[in-house]
Amino acid sequence: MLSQAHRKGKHEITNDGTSNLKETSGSFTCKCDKTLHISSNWVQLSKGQRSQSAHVHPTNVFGSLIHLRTDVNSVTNWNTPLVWEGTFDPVVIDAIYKKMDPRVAVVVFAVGKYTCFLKGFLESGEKHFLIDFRVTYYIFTDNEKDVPKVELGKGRKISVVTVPSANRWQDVVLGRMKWATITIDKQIRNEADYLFMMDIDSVFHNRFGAESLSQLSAVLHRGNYKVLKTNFPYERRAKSRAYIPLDEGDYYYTAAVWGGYLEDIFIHIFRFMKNLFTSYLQYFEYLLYNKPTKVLSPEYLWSDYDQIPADIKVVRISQLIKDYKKVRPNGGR
Ligand SMILES: CC(=O)N[C@H]1[C@@H](OP(=O)(O)OP(=O)(O)OC[C@H]2O[C@@H](n3ccc(=O)[nH]c3=O)[C@H](O)[C@@H]2O)O[C@H](CO)[C@H](O)[C@@H]1O
Ligand SMILES: [Mn+2]
Repeated sequence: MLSQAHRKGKHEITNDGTSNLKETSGSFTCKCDKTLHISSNWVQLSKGQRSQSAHVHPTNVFGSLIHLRTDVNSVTNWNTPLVWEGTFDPVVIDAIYKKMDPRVAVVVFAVGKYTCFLKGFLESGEKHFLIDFRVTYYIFTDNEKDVPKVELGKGRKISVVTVPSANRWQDVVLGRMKWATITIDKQIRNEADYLFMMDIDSVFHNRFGAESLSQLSAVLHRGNYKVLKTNFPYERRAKSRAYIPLDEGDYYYTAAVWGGYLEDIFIHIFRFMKNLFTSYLQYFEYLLYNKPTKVLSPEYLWSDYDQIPADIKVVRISQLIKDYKKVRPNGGR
């Protein structure tokens, strides 16, 4: 059963359903000097692979399962994938991305007492995060000694980046963009194709795989994904720099997990917006006018503080409950 796009051949087949030029042209050039053709032949591959499993599910050109999940939207109103468990075939998706064998950088900060979160984050990441892909965790810390020795899978690395200590947690949270920009430019740009920025105070519980990769990926905030957009807690004062009019704004995203093509987000986000997240609201503004090419459901960042509702079939990462007074240098929130 071939869809319309299949019949038309490779030109409409993208590796992740984005409308990005690099991908719609059917090829993708990695910094690793390989040009990878994402063409209809992956359908062959996926057929072979899936025939080994007991359940064969029909998938569309994006590797999405066709008949499952009618309780959630699996596409945004600007036609990019909205990723939920049960809307993609993990085997197909992995096979598509494995062809380009991308190098993925994960940038995390562990300054001051936040080094206590490293072990849980890294150990669980090694069980669930982009397994069988090339991953480097860039750990920005003021305390290299406290970076735990964690057993890493093949092709996976840890790279420690030293940053100054901070007296105020605000300086770390806001300083992340500035410090990351310097090291991305100096080092990471030569070492990775995709980059994720993540909070460290969280643990992986289930697959967080290649379905998360795209030009610009953002995660729906668990607290607002069922809320009408007129009720999003955006800046509504018209005079504010971060003002978003009532009829605008697609989704309310979290700033604790996001990512994309390294070069692209370096040029558009890091290099020109070193202080993007000085205001969380500027992040929304950016995503409003530069729409994500992949939206990830709140499965991609849940929280141990919250009950798990019926539409969340899988929690992939969850934010830990923490004692803010204990872990932050100046306490408080
Ligand atoms: C899940 C979520 O909505 N996260 C947001 C929320 O997180 P949180 O309240 O969870 O913020 P947080 O304490 O996790 O701080 C964000 C991150 O900064 C780093 N860090 C922070 C303080 C410090 O002393 N040392 C250190 O390394 C660490 O990587 C941490 O994960 O609010 C923050 C600002 O208040 C940021 O907007 C976070 O993205
Ligand atoms: Mn956090």
